[in-house]
Amino acid sequence: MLTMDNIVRDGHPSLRKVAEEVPLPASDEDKATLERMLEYVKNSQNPEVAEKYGLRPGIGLAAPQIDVEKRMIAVHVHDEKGNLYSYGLFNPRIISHSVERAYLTAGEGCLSVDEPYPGYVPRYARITVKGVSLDGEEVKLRLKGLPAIVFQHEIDHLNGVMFYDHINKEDPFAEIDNAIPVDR
Ligand SMILES: CC(C)(C)[C@H](NC(=O)Nc1cc(F)cc(F)c1)C(=O)N(CC(=O)NO)CC1CCCC1
Ligand SMILES: [Zn+2]
Repeated sequence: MLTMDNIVRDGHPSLRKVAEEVPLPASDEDKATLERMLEYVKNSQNPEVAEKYGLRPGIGLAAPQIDVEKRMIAVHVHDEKGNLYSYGLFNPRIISHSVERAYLTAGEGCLSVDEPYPGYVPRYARITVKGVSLDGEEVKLRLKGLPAIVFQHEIDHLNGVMFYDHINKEDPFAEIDNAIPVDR
């Protein structure tokens, strides 16, 4: 199983590279990697397991964070209505998005970043994501709220983009125009 020891930290070159498309149908190795990523995110949200293995509770993980430069992400997050979004996706891509933006009022962090970078991270408020699931099915997701933010954060990792790249350097908490605040 994956632990925090497998997660590379800020400064590691993998986090600044553009990850490669995964050849489909996925190889057994790529499937095993994506399954381990999804298992990490689930395990990390289980208090007993997280405590036992020192896992930082995560709601998403991208393959470059475990030093695998391939376009794979795992997300396990509930939206504000309590609906669960649990996906391992190969080659996820945003095929459309709202003009309106959104941001987490608490700001963002990252499993690969140990120090805080305070500030609002502007994201699209609504996105449509396409990708291929672990069982080889084409998946099309229409997302808003926290799930939309997580998918954008993870897809950024596939393009070597870190959340703090988006923060206003002059005024980290400057109001973002045409944006809705998303509370934790
Ligand atoms: C880095 C960490 C703080 C652990 C972050 N968790 C998180 O934001 N939890 C959370 C947020 C809420 F809004 C409501 C709630 F119930 C729990 C996280 O897992 N990630 C995943 C990551 O680093 N992926 O690469 C960072 C998040 C920042 C915005 C989306 C993902
Ligand atoms: Zn991250």
